[in-house]
Amino acid sequence: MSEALRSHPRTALADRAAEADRADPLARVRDRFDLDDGVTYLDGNSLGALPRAVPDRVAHVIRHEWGRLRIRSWTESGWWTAPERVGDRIGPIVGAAPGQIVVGDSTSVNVFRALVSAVRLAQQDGPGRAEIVVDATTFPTDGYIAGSAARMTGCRLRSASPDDLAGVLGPATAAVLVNHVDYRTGRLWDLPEITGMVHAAGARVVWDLSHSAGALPVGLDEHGVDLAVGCTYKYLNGGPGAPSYVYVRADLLSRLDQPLPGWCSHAEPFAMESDYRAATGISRARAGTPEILSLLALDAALDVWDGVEIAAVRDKSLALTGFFVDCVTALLPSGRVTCATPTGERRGSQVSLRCAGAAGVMRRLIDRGVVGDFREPDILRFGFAPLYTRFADALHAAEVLAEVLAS
Ligand SMILES: Cc1ncc(COP(=O)(O)O)c(C=O)c1O
Ligand SMILES: Nc1c(O)cccc1C(=O)C[C@H](N)C(=O)O
Repeated sequence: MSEALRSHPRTALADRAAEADRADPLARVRDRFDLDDGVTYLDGNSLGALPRAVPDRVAHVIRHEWGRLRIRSWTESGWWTAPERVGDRIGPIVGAAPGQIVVGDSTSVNVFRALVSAVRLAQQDGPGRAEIVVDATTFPTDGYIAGSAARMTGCRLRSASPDDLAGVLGPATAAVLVNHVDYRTGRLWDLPEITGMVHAAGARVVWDLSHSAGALPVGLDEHGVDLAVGCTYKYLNGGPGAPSYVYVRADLLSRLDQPLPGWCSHAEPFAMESDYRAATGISRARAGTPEILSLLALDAALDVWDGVEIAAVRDKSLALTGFFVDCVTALLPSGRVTCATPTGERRGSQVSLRCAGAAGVMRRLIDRGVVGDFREPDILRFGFAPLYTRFADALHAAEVLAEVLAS
């Protein structure tokens, strides 16, 4: 933390925030969300804010589509094909052409589906593939599920930091599961490079995009990713428990042998055949009846992306997180926090500060209307959802944090 920054007067930071908010090309998008000005919400990386279009859309689905049309809605309201249709709306946000993303089930279930599918693909490719490698710092659900997927497929489970993959990958590797952005530190892993390394070892890669989709460009097609999953309640604002999605690269679809082949993934679900025949296309990654209410809430939430380019979102995200770090540097009592998030391009859209007594500090911040979250063991986590967070919010959060630490 440089002395030059530490000596910035508060007014200079306020001027910077005001100028950045004035010049922000995404400023108008904030109006698409239902936000209260008394709260500085920096937890959109855990639960995204409510888009204004959602309540009326959900009310219409309940009152009209369910209430009046009832079962006719499966066809007349497009319920049956909503998982693929909403998947295609997520496509441009993560760089996937249509027909490769389907929405349904939780992220945990899709991690299982994608990882077992990846192992089976690798084993179809050739013999000797008997290891799953999982990101050592992964969000716990991915690690737990990788353990079970390994037992089920007869693989060994290895855990490695994405930094150390070069020393771990080899002819025995079947599949590698990596989080694009680390939920705790906010570190962004190099998706093109890691995907290339996994492919060079003859294995398949599964990316968990939960903390990157909607915050930065992912480029799934461009970088030749095999499979990916992600949740939709963070930067995609789908709401609590909104269904997750799975991406399967188009050229792999005809070989996809997923472990949950329910009737909705059958070639002809309503033929009700006793033998399984997989659907062609991404419908093959479905399982059972879609979660229509939450799926259509997500559909409405995705309207906030109209006219928004993900590159502009990334530019604002980097500017916001960089500005917050500058504010923290200038305003906080010296030595009270250290930044666990890498600088610049190597970060996602959050800033994590290590701080003694972090749990209590976060409780006091929330009492004062600055909502971030605490993650074990000592992390204050602040998420900057670029569609609705202002530079003034970043400054205010740092000011309140400075007051809390001084008190
Ligand atoms: C990287 C990652 N994967 C998965 C999940 C969650 O999975 P699920 O939606 O099944 O709770 C989270 C957070 O909730 C996460 O951060
Ligand atoms: N997914 C969550 C949930 O359903 C309830 C409460 C919190 C969460 C989370 O944000 C967990 C998470 N993915 C994290 O980044 O810490």
